[in-house]
Amino acid sequence: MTRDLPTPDTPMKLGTRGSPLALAQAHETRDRLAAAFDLPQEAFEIVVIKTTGDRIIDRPLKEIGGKGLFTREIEDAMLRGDIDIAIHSMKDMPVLQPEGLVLDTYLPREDVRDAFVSPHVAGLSDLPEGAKVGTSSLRRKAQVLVAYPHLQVVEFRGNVQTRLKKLDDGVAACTFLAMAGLNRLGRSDVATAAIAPEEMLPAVAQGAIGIERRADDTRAADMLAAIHDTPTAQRLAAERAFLAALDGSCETPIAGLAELDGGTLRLRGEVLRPDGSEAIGDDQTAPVEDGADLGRAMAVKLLEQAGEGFFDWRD
Ligand SMILES: NCc1[nH]cc(CCC(=O)O)c1CC(=O)O
Repeated sequence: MTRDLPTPDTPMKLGTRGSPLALAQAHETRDRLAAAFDLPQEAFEIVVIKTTGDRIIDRPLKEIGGKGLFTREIEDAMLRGDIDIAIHSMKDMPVLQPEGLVLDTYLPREDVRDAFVSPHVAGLSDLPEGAKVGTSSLRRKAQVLVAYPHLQVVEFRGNVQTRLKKLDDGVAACTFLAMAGLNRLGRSDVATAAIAPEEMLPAVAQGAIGIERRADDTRAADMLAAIHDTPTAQRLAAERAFLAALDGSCETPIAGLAELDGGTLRLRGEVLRPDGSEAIGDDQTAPVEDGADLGRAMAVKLLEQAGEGFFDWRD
C-alpha cells in the first residue's frame, strides 16, 4: 500500500461540515492518520461541505427533514469523488448508509455525558416552577419533562457561542450540550456540570466520531484500519442495533449507552413519550460479541412494554 499513500501534491481529501466542532473532528482525524503513516499534515486536505442543515438555522430540524440532513450532501460529494473520506458525529448518522458507502471506522470515544449549562443554577433541580429549559433535542426535552414536569422546554438551536448568548439574553435559564463536543472544542469550562447517565441517558453513539468511505476504495479502508478503535465499535454495535430495531428514523426520543467491562458489555436503553409523560428503560449485560443481539432484544422488549400509540404525539 505504501506506494499509494497520499502526498502533499496528491492529498487525501477529508470531507466535513464547517462548524467549529466538525472542523475539530476533522483535524483530529487528520492528525491521527498523519501520525499512523508518518505523513505531513499537507498530505491531507480538509474540504468543507455546506449542508442544508447548516444553512437553515431558524426552523426546528424536524420541519426541514430530520436525520440525514447534515450528511446526505457530504455523502453525495464522496460518491462523486470530490472527497475521499467523510468525518461524522455518529450521533447524527442514520443507521443505514447509501449504496456504495461504508461507515465502520471509529475514533476512540470521548466523554458520553450531557453537560448541564446555566449561568444561574447548579442543576435542573434548582430551577423554579415554569423556568425555561432550552433544547431542540426531543430526547433531552422528554427526559427533562419526565423528571421535572413543572419546567417548560423551549426550542434552542445554534453553536456553542449562539447558545451562550441566548442564555445571557434570558431566552432560557439553562441548556444542554454534549460534553464530547465541549471537550473537543477545548471549552469544557462552559459546562456547569456533567450529568451522570443515571440521570440523563445520552443519545445513541454520543461522543463517537465515525469515518465513512467508498466501499471500493481499498486504500481508504487500509488507512482507516490503522486508526480504528475496536472498543468504540463494540459499544456502537449494541447501541445502533438498539436504535435500528426501534426504527430510530422516526422522530422518537430514544437514549442508549453501552459500556465495556472486560469481555462484558452493559447496555442501558430508554424510550420516552415525546411529551415526557412516560419513560421506559432497561439495563442488561451480555458477552461483547453478542452486543448487536442484545440491542435488538432490548428494543423488542421495550416496544412490547410501550405498546400501541406510545410514540404518537401532537405538538
Ligand atoms: N446533534 C448535534 C450534535 N451532534 C454531535 C454533537 C456533540 C458531539 C457528540 O455527541 O459526539 C452535537 C451537539 C450536542 O449535542 O451538543
